[in-house]
Amino acid sequence: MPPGASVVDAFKNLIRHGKHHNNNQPRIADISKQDTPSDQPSTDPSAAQPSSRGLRQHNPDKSPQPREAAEIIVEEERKAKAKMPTYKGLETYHIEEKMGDGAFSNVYRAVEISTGRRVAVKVVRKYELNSSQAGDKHLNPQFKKKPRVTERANILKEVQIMRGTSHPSIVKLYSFSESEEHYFLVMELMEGGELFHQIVKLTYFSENLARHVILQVARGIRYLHEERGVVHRDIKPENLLFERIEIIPSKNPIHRPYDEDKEDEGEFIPGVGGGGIGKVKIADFGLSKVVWNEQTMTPCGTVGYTAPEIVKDERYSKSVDMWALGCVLYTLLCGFPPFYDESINVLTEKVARGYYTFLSPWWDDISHSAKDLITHLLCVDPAQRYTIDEFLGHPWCNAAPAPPPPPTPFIYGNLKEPLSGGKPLDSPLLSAARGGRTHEGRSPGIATLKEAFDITYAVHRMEEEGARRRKYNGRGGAGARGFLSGLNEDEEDLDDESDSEHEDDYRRAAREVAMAPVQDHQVHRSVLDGRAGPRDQGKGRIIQATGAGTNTEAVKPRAGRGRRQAFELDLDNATLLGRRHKRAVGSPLKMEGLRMDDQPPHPIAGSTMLM
Ligand SMILES: Nc1ncnc2c1ncn2[C@@H]1O[C@H](COP(=O)(O)OP(=O)(O)OP(=O)(O)O)[C@@H](O)[C@H]1O
Repeated sequence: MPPGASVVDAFKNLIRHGKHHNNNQPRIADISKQDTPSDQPSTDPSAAQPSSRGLRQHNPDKSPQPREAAEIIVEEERKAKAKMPTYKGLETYHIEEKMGDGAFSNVYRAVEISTGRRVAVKVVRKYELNSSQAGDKHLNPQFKKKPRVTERANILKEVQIMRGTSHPSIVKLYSFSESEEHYFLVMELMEGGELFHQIVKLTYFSENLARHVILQVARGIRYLHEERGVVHRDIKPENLLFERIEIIPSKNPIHRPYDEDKEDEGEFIPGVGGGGIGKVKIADFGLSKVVWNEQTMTPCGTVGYTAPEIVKDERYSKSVDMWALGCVLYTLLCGFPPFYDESINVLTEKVARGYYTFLSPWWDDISHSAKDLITHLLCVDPAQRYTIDEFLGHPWCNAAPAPPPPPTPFIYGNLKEPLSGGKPLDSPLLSAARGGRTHEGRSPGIATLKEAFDITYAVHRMEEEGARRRKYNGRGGAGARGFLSGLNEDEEDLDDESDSEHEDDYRRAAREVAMAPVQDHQVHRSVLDGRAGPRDQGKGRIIQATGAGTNTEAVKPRAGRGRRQAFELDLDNATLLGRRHKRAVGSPLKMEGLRMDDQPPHPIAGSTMLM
């Protein structure tokens, strides 16, 4: 979490603490608003207690005055900026602010000193302390840092892919360089940051705004799939960045009675945007794969030969992005993800079976056309799933921006199916899913939701790619190694594993994510996103090798517990799915390397590749 963000979140938390959600939808926005920043534990005793909405009305004595709050923010930002690091090899840039971080990297907003150009710089650590040695560090003067070989391959692949792209919907890479300790990726700056945070801010997007966003993403995907032979494999709101535009207050703000919290997203201006969102671009190619060679126009790993199963494999690889596009569109339109569960096993099952629903009342006012499009994306069978061209040809994508329909009058008591106990949707489960404080005072937090996305996508990739391997093996076709394995470094680790072992390893890895001590948090992301091989995981090496990763958003273990539970939310074994089956008012749906030839052969300290 960027320092600025933690301050803002802390402020939001301060002014919103004690807010009780009488709307009860499991929204990402609610989750964030209730989230206590991990580095700034709440000291407010009322924070764990449900209370009435709006601190200003209900607890005016404790409400920070606007000037006070502004001063706090300014002071915190000043402190955060003063702490900006300097990196050997990056002297030509002035680092201003941390914008984000990943497993082994930090992303900063910076200014190129010679030109004044504002950029984003991703600084990736080359070495990690080997945690098995870390304990001996002071005793053993021979202590060595461990080079992260797999990560080097991944970074170089990411760089190669970004270098080869030029599209308005793809974040540009300006230059790549490295020092002894770090890799530096200097990129186009997307001032708005992650789309994720804008969903948090606006609760959900109008259809016009959702279309504006998703079409830009889709055009970027089309370019990657059809012109570059690249599958992104990690399309999610965190990896979609935007350029900020001014919000022009709406003449007729949308108001849905069950969404009192929805901030006015402002007028939508066709061709420009709305909700503060202008251009949207795809970032983070760390998990991307090349599925065909753009020069020879052949699938990678083959020369002038394209067997039917290879063509199919290419299509199926791409279909992973289409499924993710469906998840993003679903989330934009309603503010919560299609697949979520407190238990990682249940979440895995839901993703694998494609269990999701258009939950009422939040989907009631959304057009049938949008739902139809989503059902063609979130279908389990990749052969049935829309391709990017089918997506772009769908009527919803081509509808002219229209004024929003008037909201459906909504009274809780008038729900077609009464919700249990006279407390509609106000269950520990849904409260937890939306991030409201439960009776136990817990909140899953924004990190949990992000992790839910990560796990959902990882499970989906695992399911589909594993299934393809099995199919080819069975047919004596391209085999488990397929054409992908030769080009994408991270798959090579898996090659001599049987398919079932492979899947078991992933399932084990997924379970590990849920059960690991917090310091291993990043390890599991790397296991799940395929940056580390299941083989490593099986030998228990990954945890040792990468346990030093830090993430300020990592879910903290609760006091007195050595290991955390799945998302820290095992509430009476209740699941959203279970409740949806019983209660959903709407229509529940049961849906069913790049070659590194031109990479520098050895690390070249201080070298720069200009794009
Ligand atoms: N070009 C950019 N402009 C603005 N912010 C950026 C940019 N690139 C990255 N960020 C911020 O930094 C975060 C991490 O970047 P990125 O996803 O590329 O890193 P990563 O190490 O690969 O992360 P992960 O481990 O999550 O995949 C992004 O989610 C975003 O908040």
